[in-house]
Amino acid sequence: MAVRRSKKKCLVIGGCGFLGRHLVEELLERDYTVNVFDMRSTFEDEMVTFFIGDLCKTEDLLPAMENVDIVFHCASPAPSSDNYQLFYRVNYEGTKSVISACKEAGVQRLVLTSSASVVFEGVDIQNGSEDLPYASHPIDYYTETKILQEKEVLKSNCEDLHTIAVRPHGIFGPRDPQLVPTVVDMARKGKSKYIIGDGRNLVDFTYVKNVVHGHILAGESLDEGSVTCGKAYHITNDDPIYFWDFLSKILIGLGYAAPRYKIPYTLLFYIALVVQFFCTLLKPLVVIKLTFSPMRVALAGTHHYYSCERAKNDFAYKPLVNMDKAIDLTVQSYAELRKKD
Ligand SMILES: NC(=O)C1=CN([C@@H]2O[C@H](COP(=O)(O)OP(=O)(O)OC[C@H]3O[C@@H](n4cnc5c(N)ncnc54)[C@H](O)[C@@H]3O)[C@@H](O)[C@H]2O)C=CC1
Ligand SMILES: CC(C)CCC[C@@H](C)[C@H]1CC[C@H]2C3=C(CC[C@]12C)[C@@]1(C)CCC(=O)C[C@@H]1CC3
Repeated sequence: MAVRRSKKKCLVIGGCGFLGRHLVEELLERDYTVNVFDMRSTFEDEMVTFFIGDLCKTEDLLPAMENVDIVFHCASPAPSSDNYQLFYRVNYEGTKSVISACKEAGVQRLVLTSSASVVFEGVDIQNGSEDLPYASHPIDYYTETKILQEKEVLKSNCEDLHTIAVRPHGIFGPRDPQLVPTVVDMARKGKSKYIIGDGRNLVDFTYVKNVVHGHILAGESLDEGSVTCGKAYHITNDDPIYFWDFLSKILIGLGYAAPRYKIPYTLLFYIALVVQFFCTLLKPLVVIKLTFSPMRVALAGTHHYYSCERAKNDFAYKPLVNMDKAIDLTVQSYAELRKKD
């Protein structure tokens, strides 16, 4: 008689990262058995089996996929990196390795962490649905390879492997290495006094626990014949907020002054483009990390918020933590970044 496993087993690729680790914690809470695959190790947990390797190598991935029911693929190089080769290798070629490894290991469900930015071209998006076309001029290499990656995962959906892409936007929460630390760094350097544009652009910022909840529901939805197979889903807080109100709440919560002085969006965007051009010319001599990259200026000065109706309808998604509570929990978790008197 075949032995029936009672607990579902999953693999989190990128499970040592910000989102991945929150996902691991929630999967354990919900009684899943969890494997983690990452190229680095950032925490220990006796309930988790860790595999260290490079996701671009199928042979590294296979041992981690043994008897796995659901693979969550949430690994990527940091969006702030400017290295096209790295993005292409990891996000595109690496994702193809993940797909072949899933097929070889007999995994039936694959959930990709994509990004709502795959449709963003630097111009306003208001309540955008998943039917918007992919950006024909993506704003950076990161986004360009997230598009290639998502297309590959969705087209590989078949009878043996059910796939889905979750598109979060602006993830924040405890242990995020990107959003809050960057904003505080700017404040400490005196660069957070300015508002780009009129300050009335609405944006989705999504609390990490809501993103995790969306991923788990997406994975659970992938039954044979489910409408969700081969589709992309926005996962947001379902509560767009003025970009500059969000940043101000984080800054004030941590004891810093809120931005006050308005700079015209278009002016700053073109300045950022020119500065980026000169940085590219100087790259062989010196590497300069831009605070106001054209991508960040575009994200800070335009509307970009998305509808999550499809996720609500198809797998009963609803955010678990509201915006005020999410900001509060985030601010409390960054005691070390609080302004010292
Ligand atoms: N942070 C955000 O606001 C958003 C993130 N996303 C997506 O969410 C996912 C997770 O992002 P974060 O947790 O913020 O990033 P993170 O940088 O904290 O985690 C990514 C993890 O991937 C691992 N990794 C990278 N290359 C690897 C390789 N070749 N082999 C094995 N592991 C590798 C890293 O070691 C890291 O632990 C990414 O796919 C990202 O594109 C999507 C929308 C918004
Ligand atoms: C120039 C400053 C005013 C902006 C500082 C805040 C930024 C660090 C963040 C604001 C929106 C964020 C964001 C991302 C990264 C961090 C921000 C630019 C992503 C690019 C991360 C990866 C994605 O898939 C999309 C995100 C959109 C929002």
